[in-house]
Amino acid sequence: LLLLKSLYFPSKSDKNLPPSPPKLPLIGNLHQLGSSPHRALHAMAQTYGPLMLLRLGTVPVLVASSVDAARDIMKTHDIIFSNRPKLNIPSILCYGSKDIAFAQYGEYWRQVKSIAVLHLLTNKRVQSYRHVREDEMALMIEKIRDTHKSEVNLSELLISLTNNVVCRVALGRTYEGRKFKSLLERFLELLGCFSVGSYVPSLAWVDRLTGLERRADEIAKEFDEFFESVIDEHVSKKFVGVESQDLVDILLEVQRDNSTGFHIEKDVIKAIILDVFAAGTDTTFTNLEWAISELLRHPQAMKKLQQEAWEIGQGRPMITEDDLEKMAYLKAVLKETLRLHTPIPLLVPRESTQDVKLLGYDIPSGTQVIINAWAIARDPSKWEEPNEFRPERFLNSPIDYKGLHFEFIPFGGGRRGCPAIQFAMAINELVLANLVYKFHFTLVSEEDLDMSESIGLTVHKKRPILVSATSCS
Ligand code: HEM
Repeated sequence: LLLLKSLYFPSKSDKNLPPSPPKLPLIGNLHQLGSSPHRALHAMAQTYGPLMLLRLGTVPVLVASSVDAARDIMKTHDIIFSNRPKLNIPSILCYGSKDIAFAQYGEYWRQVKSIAVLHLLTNKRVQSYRHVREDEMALMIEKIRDTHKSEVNLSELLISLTNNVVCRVALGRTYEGRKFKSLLERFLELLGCFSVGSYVPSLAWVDRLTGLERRADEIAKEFDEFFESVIDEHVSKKFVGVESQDLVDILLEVQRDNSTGFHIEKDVIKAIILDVFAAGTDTTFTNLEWAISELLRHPQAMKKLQQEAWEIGQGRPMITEDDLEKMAYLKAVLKETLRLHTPIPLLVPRESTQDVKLLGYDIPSGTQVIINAWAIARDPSKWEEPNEFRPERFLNSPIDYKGLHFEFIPFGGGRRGCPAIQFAMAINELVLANLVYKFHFTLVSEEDLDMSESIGLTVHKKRPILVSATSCS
């Protein structure tokens, strides 16, 4: 009866709420999300429109799927939508949400975000790690050469490169052992896991029963012990010159100087560094993996990019970061990839802190908000042939990913937008430019490249890219 009632007699409200698909008792619309929520929500938006009000378990969730809705949330009413919902697993994993990405909006978040923006991720700082990126790129080229045309697992090499760059920048050296790799993998997998307790508090015991909470506790403990030893090592180091400081050195310096007027406890340092790994490794590698996959499927685009690289490289051993500014097609390829394969398709959820009107609808305070950036980037009213891979659309176009063009928001926007766009794209541009400059890749299997997507917060390729590589003479 409850089922029939909720299907056919939805409760009336005097508020003008956005349209809602029928829901089931207890779980609401959870069952409709499937294994690919960005695609399922996109399909639902075709029926219910650019603003839908879902109920995931007991939580009201607003789903925005149009440019106007995204602009209203991230620009017009940015402050109202700058909170993050409290989610059980990120809270266990990230020191009770003391990191930047999951912290509640307020003074604490303002302080930690400004530490990241003013000390860790400035243009100057990103530039200072140029040698790390170039070193790791040279190493990757060597590894591919060493395979002597036999099968190369490009996905694995790209993961290893991004992890190494982030490790060296954040911690001062690489941790290539299986233990660290597995810890990071388990951490990222868990971060994208669905926790029943976050959406149906009365069923929180399910997360304990399935072992989800226990796994989160274990990983949090393992990371904590790891960071504890990394920080101890850094504290006992002799003087470090500004030019060779890693992110932990900088955070310890900010802590010592107390120049921000905000006391940074050790857990805060650990939580910020954890964010750099959580937000910075998977996302960055994902963009590269999809870019190469699309180029393998579009030989004309590959040829054009290689021509550009060869003209700029002029036979020198490597494309350097000074060359990248001139590589317009390279930038267009990466943008087009971010559009078609938005690494975090639903961005990071937000929460409203006041009643507000959005596109004429009433949105109550405390509503969780999902922005379907993936759907917006394929909106046929904004993009010509939206499902086609056509990097040319970004040549001579002002559209950029910095959060001002709401049809293209792979890094989000507004106050909660990603603070590390430059950090990520510095890696991706250098890596893609050099891969196509140095090698011809061909698929190992005759079949078309499998483009299926993985499940999780960051959506990467389900299967790795296997190619054979020959050096371009
Ligand atoms: C291609 C690579 C990347 C993509 C696509 C990406 C995407 C995003 C997105 C969608 C958000 C949420 C934005 C919003 O809510 O509006 C975000 C937030 C964040 N990203 Fe990135 N990111 C990338 C790389 C990085 C890297 C390399 C780092 C660190 C070094 C990083 C650190 C963060 C942090 C700390 C936040 C939280 C900001 C806040 O809540 O105030 N990201 N990122």
